[in-house]
Amino acid sequence: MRIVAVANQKGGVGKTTTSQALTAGLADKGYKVLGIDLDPQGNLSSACGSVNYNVPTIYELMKREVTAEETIQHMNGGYDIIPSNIMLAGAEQELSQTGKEHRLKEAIAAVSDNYDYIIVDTPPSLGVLTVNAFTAASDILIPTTAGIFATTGINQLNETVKSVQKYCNPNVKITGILFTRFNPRANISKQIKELTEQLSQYISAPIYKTYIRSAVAVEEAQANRVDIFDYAEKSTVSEDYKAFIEEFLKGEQE
Ligand SMILES: Nc1ncnc2c1ncn2[C@@H]1O[C@H](COP(=O)(O)OP(=O)(O)OP(=O)(O)O)[C@@H](O)[C@H]1O
Repeated sequence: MRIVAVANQKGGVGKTTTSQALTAGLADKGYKVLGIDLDPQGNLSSACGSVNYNVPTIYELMKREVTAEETIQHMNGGYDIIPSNIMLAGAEQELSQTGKEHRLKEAIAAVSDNYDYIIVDTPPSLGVLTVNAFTAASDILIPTTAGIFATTGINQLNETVKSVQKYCNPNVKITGILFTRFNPRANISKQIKELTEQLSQYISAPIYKTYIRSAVAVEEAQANRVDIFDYAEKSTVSEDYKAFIEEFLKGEQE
């Protein structure tokens, strides 16, 4: 069983899109998958379609008001989801007691053996929610776009990972960096080379060979509340995410 935290404190780099593709794509391959929306914005929950918001969410679970079973919802795509709640935005203040970093890990302990993969979508910050995801995780997957602003932040992200390894979870590791939202008309190999060089100044982590191209199908799929494979199986983005999942499963990243 692997618990994968999809993280980058920069917004809009494809965390939710990657979390959903990984959750749906691994389920399509027959794995038992749970997606956890740990982002108060709730984009993963809404992108998954038929989520019921009248039942307890990750917020009540993090506050120890309910059990994990009470928050899990079965989706049409053959995977499970624990949806988010905007109330989670107050978690930073509300989870102030000792051990607050371990809330998610404790909360899902009773159900984690029911799954092959648990995918955690995190908010665009390095606050208590992301630290909870890192504390529960076996793997951290970092999606990033091109551009110096995207790469400089990775240094800070790396420092947070090191701190979690030291104080909360010695076993967690950065499983890889995934380049997303590439303009398919640009010279991609040149961009990849530049991005890899920029990143190497800040972090020594594996980089996936597969990169995800940009395509309107992503926003259309999210607006239609279906995953990218169901919305446009033959699109470039579906192909890219399928190739990424193969690479992820083989653990062949460099
Ligand atoms: N490969 C892609 N091609 C085109 N659009 C994309 C792609 N990946 C993501 N997007 C779009 O970019 C926006 C941001 O993506 P996403 O929500 O996945 O990022 P995020 O890192 O989770 O954002 P946030 O930090 O706000 O949670 C969304 O509107 C999404 O539809």
